[in-house]
Amino acid sequence: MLHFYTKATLNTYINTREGETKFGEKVDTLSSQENLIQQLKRSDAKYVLFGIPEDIGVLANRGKAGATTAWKAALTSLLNTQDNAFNKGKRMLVLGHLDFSELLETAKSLDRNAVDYYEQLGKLVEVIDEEVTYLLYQITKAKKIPIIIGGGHNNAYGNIKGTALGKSKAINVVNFDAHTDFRNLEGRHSGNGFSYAFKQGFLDKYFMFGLHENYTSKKILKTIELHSERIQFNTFEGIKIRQEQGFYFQLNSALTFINNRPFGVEIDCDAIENVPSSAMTPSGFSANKARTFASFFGKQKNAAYLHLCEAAPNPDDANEMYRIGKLLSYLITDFIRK
Ligand SMILES: N=CN[C@@H](CCC(=O)O)C(=O)O
Repeated sequence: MLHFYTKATLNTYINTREGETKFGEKVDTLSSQENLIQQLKRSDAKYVLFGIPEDIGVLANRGKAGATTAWKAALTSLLNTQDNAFNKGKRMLVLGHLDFSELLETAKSLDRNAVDYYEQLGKLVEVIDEEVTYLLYQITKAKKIPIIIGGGHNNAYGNIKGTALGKSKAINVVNFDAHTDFRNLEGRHSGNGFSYAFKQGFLDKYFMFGLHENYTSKKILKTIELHSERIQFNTFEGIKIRQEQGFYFQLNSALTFINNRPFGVEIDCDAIENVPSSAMTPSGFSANKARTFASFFGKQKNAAYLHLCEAAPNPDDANEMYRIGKLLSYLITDFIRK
């Protein structure tokens, strides 16, 4: 269910300062969620931001829980950035978050030793898929660009399907990620959002940027090879360790591959060094490289959405919440900056 935010909701997050205007003071909000598409159409904002605080897809992928916390961290930081000539809050509407608290409770209450534990989690992920798809559909139909803060990478599926339905055609995707998330169609989880979207015809071309060679199975590499006209990738090791490929050259190659139609921009925070996530890594792209990626693709006419996922800051660690919130907020503002 969509939990929409009013101006009053946002005000609880903003620390105002005399003589300054914060980004959050300028963003647009809705006054109700009736006729969402019509209301969104009436807004002057180009981007629509919302959160998906859930980690059921990560659990279903046998990962480490925690991705529910990124949304609050990101929102707090973003609303408190400066509104100025570089950053214009009025270009964004903050919608709210998809509330999956009941599903999260259900997931918690499942018996981990039951033979069908993962199957049951997969069914819960399908419920999330439906809601994410419908919201993406509505925002896309209103001709706005969604910015989604996850949550697990399972939500790529709903992003792709909803955008494709909203545009009445399959879309492409570029994914900044250590993993393909092209695992078997074995029940929904955070590791197969792209394979499901591909199989069902919502995803046309898929570019994976910066895969980690240690974490891509032989089987998946074979599948990618089979579909080489529609699926391509480069690796983190090729770019940053062996330095065979330049970062900027690779950004342009990825763009050339996907730019023939609207494309989604996915950033899995487990590709960024030392960001708390299910698959946290001590070796990965820097925060600044991720920012360059967000900025580069955000400027493209065909960019259809931005999804930042898998960050899992510890809610009891104020410094970590602050640091990750700030990182997500940089990525959002880089993406929307002209
Ligand atoms: N979205 C993440 N997908 C990774 C998860 C890795 C992990 O959690 O350890 C994958 O399935 O490979």
